[in-house]
Amino acid sequence: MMERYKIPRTKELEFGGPLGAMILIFLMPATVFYLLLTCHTEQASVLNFPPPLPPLSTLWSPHTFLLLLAWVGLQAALYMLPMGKVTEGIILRDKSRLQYRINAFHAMGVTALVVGAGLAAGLRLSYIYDHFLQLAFSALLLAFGLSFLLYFKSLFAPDTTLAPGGNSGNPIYDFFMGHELNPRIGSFDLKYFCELRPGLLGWALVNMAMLMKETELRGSPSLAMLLVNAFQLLYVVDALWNEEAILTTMDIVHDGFGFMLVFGDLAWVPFTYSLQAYFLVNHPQKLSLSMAVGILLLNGLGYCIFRSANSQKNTFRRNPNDPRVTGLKTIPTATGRRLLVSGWWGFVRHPNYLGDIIMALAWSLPCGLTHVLPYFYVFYFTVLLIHREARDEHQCLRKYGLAWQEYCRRVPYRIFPYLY
Ligand SMILES: NC(=O)C1=CN([C@@H]2O[C@H](COP(=O)(O)OP(=O)(O)OC[C@H]3O[C@@H](n4cnc5c(N)ncnc54)[C@H](OP(=O)(O)O)[C@@H]3O)[C@@H](O)[C@H]2O)C=CC1
Ligand SMILES: CC(C)=CCC[C@@H](C)[C@H]1CC=C2C3=C(CC[C@@]21C)[C@@]1(C)CC[C@H](O)C(C)(C)[C@@H]1CC3
Repeated sequence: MMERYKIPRTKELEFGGPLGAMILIFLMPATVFYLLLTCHTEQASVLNFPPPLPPLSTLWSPHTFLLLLAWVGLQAALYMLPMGKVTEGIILRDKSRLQYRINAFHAMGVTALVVGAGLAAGLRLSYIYDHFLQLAFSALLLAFGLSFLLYFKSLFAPDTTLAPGGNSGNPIYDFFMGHELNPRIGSFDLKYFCELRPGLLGWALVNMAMLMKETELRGSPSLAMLLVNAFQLLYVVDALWNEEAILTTMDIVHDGFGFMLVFGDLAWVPFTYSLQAYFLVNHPQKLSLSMAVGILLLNGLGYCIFRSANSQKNTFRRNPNDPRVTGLKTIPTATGRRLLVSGWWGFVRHPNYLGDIIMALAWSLPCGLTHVLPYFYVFYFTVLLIHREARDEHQCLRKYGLAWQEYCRRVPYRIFPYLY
């Protein structure tokens, strides 16, 4: 009989351990409300701290909460429909492999039809703008509720299913990082579902609602709003089209499903990633055609780097003999896997992050240079990716040892060539 693999206790704690986790549990929701409240003021100045706070009772609306549940329910129903293929995730520590349904792109198509039918029947998407704070508050409650349920469920989960990064034994830390790696109800994978569908599609829907609101206020959408919507929609569509690639990301492979990812997926992504569009509704910007073309080219550059770097690695990991990657140089590792040292992965050690950060800048530039607030995403994202890169580097050094050191010697820069 195969010996049951027990996930070891997490010894190296991230994010400053339990204290850092506790601070982030308060800081993440506080940041969402700080950004939204500041964005709603006329000056939208980050220095006006604290922004005017509404009474707590006005944030709670049963109607918006039910609407949010209906949205998540619709996405859950679409996830369960037998559309699309079923694929296997990577081999887990206990040598098992989980099955995943790949139908996020289909779900997006059906969602577009549902929203389109609603609009034809007179639905006002600008409701989302008008009730933005209440919706964010509902998402916060949902995220806390789900995180508590997940933590409770994880206490009864077999040892083999715990997350290597969220098994410290400290309840606050494990609640934040996620105690169980791939919590499921039957074949319904909660983390995989939340990572792409309600939040990412919700983000695209919020952006569209901002565009509709701007149209209601000024008669037509501005060029800046159209660019922000188009760029971010491309990013969302890309993520859904390449759904399978998410199965090898750190979030699915290493991180548990706890408050960090639950709140990140359900509240942080739809309500802070849409900040540029929210900003443009009340702070219109004039954008010349030449500036728009420059920003378009910048986004195109970022997207090309992001997509081709991610595809190169995914193709190589799925089949190292694929003709698209056989010409690339590699170094062997003791695990039997090889590391790419030419192509994008020979340029810097995280070319996909570089592309992502370039795109982040292109998403904020349409908001002009008068305010810092719409650049929040660029600052936050650079910090997130630098921190993520350090976490990944640490794990790779542990996995590949000397081979990783050799890779770092041959490819000295992490994200920004000649800088970092
Ligand atoms: N918009 C957003 O909010 C966010 C976006 N992202 C994006 O998500 C994408 C995925 O990011 P993430 O999961 O962090 O990490 P990556 O997709 O960059 O994966 C890192 C892994 O790739 C493998 N690897 C590293 N170097 C090499 C090499 N030279 N050759 C072959 N394999 C290598 C290693 O795993 P192994 O060897 O085990 O295969 C490593 O652990 C990125 O494009 C990122 O920009 C990420 C976070 C937030
Ligand atoms: C501390 C803090 C703010 C934590 C929250 C982080 C989360 C918001 C992000 C962690 C990794 C993410 C990924 C995406 C969205 C943001 C979160 C959840 C992602 C789904 C965006 C679309 C990309 O194409 C992607 C699929 C590669 C990406 C995966 C990681």
